[in-house]
Amino acid sequence: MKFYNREKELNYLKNYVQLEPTSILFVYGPKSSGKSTVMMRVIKELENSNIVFFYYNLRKYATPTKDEFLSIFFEKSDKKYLLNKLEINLKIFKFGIEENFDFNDVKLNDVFAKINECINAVIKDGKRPVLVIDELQKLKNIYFNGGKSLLNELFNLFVSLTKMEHLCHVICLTSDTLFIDNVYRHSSLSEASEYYLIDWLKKHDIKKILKEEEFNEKEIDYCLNYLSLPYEISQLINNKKLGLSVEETIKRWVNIEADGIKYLIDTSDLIEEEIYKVLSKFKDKIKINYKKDVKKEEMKYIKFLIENEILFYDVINGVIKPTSIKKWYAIKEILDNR
Ligand SMILES: Nc1ncnc2c1ncn2[C@@H]1O[C@H](COP(=O)(O)OP(=O)(O)OP(=O)(O)O)[C@@H](O)[C@H]1O
Repeated sequence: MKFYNREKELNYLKNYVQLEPTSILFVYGPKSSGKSTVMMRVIKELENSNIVFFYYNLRKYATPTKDEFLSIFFEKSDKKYLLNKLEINLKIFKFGIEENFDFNDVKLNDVFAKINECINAVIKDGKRPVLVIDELQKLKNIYFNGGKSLLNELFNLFVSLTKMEHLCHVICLTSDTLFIDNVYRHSSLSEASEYYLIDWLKKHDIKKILKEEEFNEKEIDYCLNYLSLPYEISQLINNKKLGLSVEETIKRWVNIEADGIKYLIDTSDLIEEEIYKVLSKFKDKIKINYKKDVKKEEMKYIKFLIENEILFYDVINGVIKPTSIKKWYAIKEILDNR
C-alpha cells in the first residue's frame, strides 16, 4: 500500500516521541484522515531506534469487556515486555505478565502496578517506552472493583507517567471528537494534555500526489474541488483501472453520501426541520465557528450529526465542518433537492 505525503505530521510525531514526556498527546482528526496510518508509519520509521512502542489498536476489537481488555494489553510471559507476534509488519510490543498471574478478580491497582513494572523494565534496559492507544474511548464502559471507571483511572495513570514522572509518552488517537471534547473540558486533564490535529490533505499536496499518479490536468482540476482524504485517492486510482472516469466516480460518491445523510435524517427521531436548519449553515460555507455560529438549542442536532460522522467538530480550534469535502457536496445536494 502506497503512503502519500503527510511529511509534516510524520516529522511532528517522530520528533515528539523523542522529547521528554511531559503531557498526554491526543491525536485527533476527521474520520479516515489517516491518524492510524501516520502513527504506524512513525513506528515503522523508528523501528531501529531505542524506542519501544506499546501500540494497542482497539479499533480491531468489538467494544472490549474487562477480560478482553486484560488479554489485549497483557501477554503471559517470563519477560516484562515482548513483541506482539500477531503484528507481522510492525515491531510493536505488549506488556508481559507472569504465567501464574490470576486475571480473575484482579484489582485495578494490580493492573497499574504491572504496567508500571513493564515500563520501568524498558527504561532499565536503556530504552524509551512509548504507549500508543488507538480509539481509547472504546474502554469507556469498563469498570473494575468498586465500580471504578477504567478510563478515568487510566487517565490518572497517564498523567503520572507523563506530566509527573516523565517516564513514558502516552499517545491517544481518536476520531471521536465528542470524546475529545470531554477530555478537553476535564479540568485535571486539560492541563496535562496536548492535542495534534491530522486534518484533510492540503490542496497542493493532493495536486502533487495526483500528478505523481499520472492524472491529467483536467482530472486534477476536477478532483481538487472534491478530494480531502488519502483513501479517496487510492479509490480513484483503482476505479480508473476499472474503467470509471474520475468524474463518474466522484459523482457516484456524492450521490451515495447524500442518500446516506437523507436516510439518517428520515429515520431519526429528532425534528427533521431542525436538522436541515443546522445543515443549511453549510450551504455557502464549508466550515462554521462554534462560538459565533451555533446557538445552544442547535447543539443537540449538531451532536447528532457529529455522532453519525456527518460533521467533524475540531474542539481545539472551535470549528465545525463536514467530515470530508465530498460530504460537504452531499449536504449541499440534499439541501438543493428539498
Ligand atoms: N498517507 C496515506 N497514504 C495512503 N493511504 C492512506 C494514508 N492515510 C490513510 N490512508 C488510507 O486511508 C484509510 C483510512 O486511514 P486510517 O485508518 O489511518 O485513518 P484514521 O484517521 O485512523 O481513521 P479513523 O477515523 O477511522 O480512526 C486507510 O485505508 C488507509 O490505508
